[in-house]
Amino acid sequence: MTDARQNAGADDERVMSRTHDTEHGYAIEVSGLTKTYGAHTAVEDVSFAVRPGVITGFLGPNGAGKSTTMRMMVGLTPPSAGWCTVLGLGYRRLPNPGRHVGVLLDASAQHPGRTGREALTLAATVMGVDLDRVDEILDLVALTPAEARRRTGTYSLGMRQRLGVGQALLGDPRVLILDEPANGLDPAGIHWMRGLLRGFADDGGSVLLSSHLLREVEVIADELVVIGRGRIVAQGAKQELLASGGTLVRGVDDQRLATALTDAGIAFTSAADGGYLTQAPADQVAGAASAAGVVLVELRPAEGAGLEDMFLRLTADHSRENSQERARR
Ligand SMILES: Nc1ncnc2c1ncn2[C@@H]1O[C@H](COP(=O)(O)OP(=O)(O)OP(=O)(O)O)[C@@H](O)[C@H]1O
Repeated sequence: MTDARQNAGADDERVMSRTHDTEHGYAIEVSGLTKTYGAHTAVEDVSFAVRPGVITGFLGPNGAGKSTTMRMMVGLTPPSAGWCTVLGLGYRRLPNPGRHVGVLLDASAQHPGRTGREALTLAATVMGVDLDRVDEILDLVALTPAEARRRTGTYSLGMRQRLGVGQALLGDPRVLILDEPANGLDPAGIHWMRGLLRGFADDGGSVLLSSHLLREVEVIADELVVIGRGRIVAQGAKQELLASGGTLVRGVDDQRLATALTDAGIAFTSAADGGYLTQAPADQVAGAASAAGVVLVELRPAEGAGLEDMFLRLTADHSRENSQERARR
């Protein structure tokens, strides 16, 4: 073995031993990451951590800054400020990074002329992974032998995602960083992905995955980091974020209900599916409606409606319709 490879092996062992004993036990630490493009700030002061054994969803509408953050995390985009460590080291300092961190940033970035099998074989060779692993991975990501012989240029988006996830898993890493991995997958594919990532996390692995769909991450993630306009707007355990929704109330006549709430001094916002969201307790809301003679058809804990409401507002800020509206003004 050459000295360089021996050193890389020693480095590998150092990184492996750090998997479980980084100072705070985090697999990924992001601190103050910021990226400006000229006058535009794409990502501003983003900080969060990803723990082993946990799937962390990185959620935000289109253009919120998810991909830019992930590209900075893996050294593809230089940050304007801040830092990120994976297993206690900057990504670029990881020896043979694919053996420690599986990354999928753009499933369409495959060479279209290579077959799926060739893409995996090449990646395995570069990483020094036993070529038997290629068949294991093809099996794991459910690409059939016939599909593996096809050029990736003919693949559907869902097949490219499966291949990309396979590439990320090829080096048997402890950490996964996946940008919109469920994009293009059908419901069965999403179900498969959920099982795969859950098994990975249950074995002690750490997963950071991004999505612009609340429902998608809600079923997969244990913890959420929510980003809007380049800034973190919420983060924590999914159950806690979903539970912190306040009270949802709906009247036979929502207009009269709104007047009753206002008269009682109760602050509220419109809920996504009709009715209103408020932080006031249910008995206070019921009292205000009753005093005004307003008949209620629904009064219950909002259960995630707060998160959904916040996310819809973030999404609305970024929506194409809104941009067109702003452009017309
Ligand atoms: N190379 C670049 N030059 C200038 N602006 C950029 C560049 N890359 C990204 N941006 C801008 O940074 C912002 C964040 O983009 P980013 O792709 O990180 O968002 P995202 O949350 O990943 O969105 P999506 O869900 O659509 O992939 C956007 O306003 C985008 O236009």
